[in-house]
Amino acid sequence: MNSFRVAAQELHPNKEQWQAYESQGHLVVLAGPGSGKTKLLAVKLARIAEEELEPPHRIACLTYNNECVSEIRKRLVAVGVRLEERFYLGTVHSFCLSEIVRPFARLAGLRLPSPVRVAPEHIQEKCMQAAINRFGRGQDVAWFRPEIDCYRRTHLNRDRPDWRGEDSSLASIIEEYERLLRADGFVDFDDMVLLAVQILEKHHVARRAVSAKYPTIAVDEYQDLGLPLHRIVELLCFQSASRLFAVGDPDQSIYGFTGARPEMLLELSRRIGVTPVRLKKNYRSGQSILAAAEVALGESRGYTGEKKDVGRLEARQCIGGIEEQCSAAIREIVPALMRLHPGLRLGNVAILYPSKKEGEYLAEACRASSVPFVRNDRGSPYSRTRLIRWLEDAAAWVAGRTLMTPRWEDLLDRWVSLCGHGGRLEHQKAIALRQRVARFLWRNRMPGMPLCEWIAVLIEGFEAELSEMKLNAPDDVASLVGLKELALNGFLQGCTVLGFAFAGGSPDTLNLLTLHSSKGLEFEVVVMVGLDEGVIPRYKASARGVAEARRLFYVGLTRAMRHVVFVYSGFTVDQWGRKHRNGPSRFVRELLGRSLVEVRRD
Ligand SMILES: Nc1ncnc2c1ncn2[C@@H]1O[C@H](COP(=O)(O)OP(=O)(O)OP(=O)(O)O)[C@@H](O)[C@H]1O
Repeated sequence: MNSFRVAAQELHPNKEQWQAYESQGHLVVLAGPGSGKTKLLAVKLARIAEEELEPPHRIACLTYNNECVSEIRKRLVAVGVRLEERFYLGTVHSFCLSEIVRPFARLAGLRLPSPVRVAPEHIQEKCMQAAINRFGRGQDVAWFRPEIDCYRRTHLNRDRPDWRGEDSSLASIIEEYERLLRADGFVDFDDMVLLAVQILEKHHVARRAVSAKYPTIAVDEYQDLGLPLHRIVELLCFQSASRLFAVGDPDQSIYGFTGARPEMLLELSRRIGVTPVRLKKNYRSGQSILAAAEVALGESRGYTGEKKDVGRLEARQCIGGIEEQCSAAIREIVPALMRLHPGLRLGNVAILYPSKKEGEYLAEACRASSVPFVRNDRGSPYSRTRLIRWLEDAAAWVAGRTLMTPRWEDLLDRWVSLCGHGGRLEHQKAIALRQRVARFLWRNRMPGMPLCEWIAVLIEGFEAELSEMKLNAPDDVASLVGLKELALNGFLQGCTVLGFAFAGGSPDTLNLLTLHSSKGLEFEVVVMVGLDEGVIPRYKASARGVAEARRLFYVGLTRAMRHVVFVYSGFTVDQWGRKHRNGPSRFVRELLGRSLVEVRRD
């Protein structure tokens, strides 16, 4: 039997999951953490691919970032999908660039640089700083940029009076920024989506062509995707012929600062012609964790737990401050958890934290105690782009680690997809590329080979593809070059391919992640550090900021299956070294007040 049919049998006892699985037409699944949204998405898309799709039609499966793409990829591959044949799986940005902007920009009369190149981060910053200086308020890019980005993403129609009316100086800075970027021959990430909206709005031919190619458009984590994507969905699914399958949870909306609004998913679910499905069962967490999650959210959602396990929550105060919290997490808390849960492996433990600063302390503590770890935050020494994730998996294949070895076919497919930027390469070209990468992997199947040499051979063998990739995904290529440098002269000096095989995580590698990047994942045990008032929520946060911080705390807590440990100091220290004794985060205090958590002190 096809593996998706086996997985579908698991959905059968759950009435709502089954209804969604069997539904025809537009479908919006609204559901809480651990309710099986991603599982349902994978199984249903596998079914559509198998039973309904006629080549050359494809399914677009879009989501917010590369973390989520990687999670969905794993799930789809697990139910037997051959992705590259029938799917576009990627971020909304890459879909917009390769499937809408590139093919239709000329038809739409957009005057874009040719070829369309995506600006690397430093070029964006340079142009943004120049625009701010010209019209500006004297601010630094890092400080001002979130406000600019948010304005740009939430004012889609620049012909309307509110484009200038609401904040004319922001509008001028954005226009100047875009002019400078184009003059240098670039577009940026927001451009990809904004230009795609423009094209689809004004040109029904483009709408129809995209819909014809993608009769099904699936969107995961819809609540985080913002107004431009919402508009694209409206245009392709309600003003053209694509069928929508959206899943999300407004309670897990944690990217409000980028312009995302949880209301859009609710609005979508109420549209005529859309079947809304609410999933009520939680398959992930023990009962007490579920009860705490409801208190943390401050709303009763009526989710019922399917797990018999009670679950356990503890709070621990470390009076020495954030560095001590991080070192206690590694030296004491994690070892104690491993003793408490026989059979638990480090790969099933996650330490979650608010920002990269804590990631730094935790990584240091891991190194000091020789604990293997994988770190996912913006402060990681190299960024885990799609290309680097592929490299980690390729290294795992070379090293022959049975448990983590990715499927051979999937490895080849992903390389083709990376080189084809998610779109479909011409058949012969794709076959040739698969053969070349297969040859590269077999010829260099040497676990003891120095990582820098292995990367150098890859770069040399795929020079043309990588220089093409630079146009579309410059940060991917930069991450590869950066990694080679680290392997040559940096902290990965002397690292072999075998050593690197563990870099992406393994059953025996501790997971260090920001709360944001933990979204969509699950672990047996979760330790949350940095839970002090003033950090989460931030000092002087607005009402909206507090609500978003509450959802972030909720996301972290609901990653756990069996055991959660909250760690705090009860004070924070500001940049001038002053101590602020504001106690633990109000979200922890609320749980302590309801006696849902066992308390431990240093
Ligand atoms: N019908 C089912 N029977 C048994 N297990 C299920 C079922 N549906 C989902 N699960 C399991 O529940 C867990 C959570 O599922 P999944 O990750 O798909 O939830 P989710 O709704 O996407 O969660 P989140 O929003 O927190 O990311 C997974 O381990 C999954 O295998």
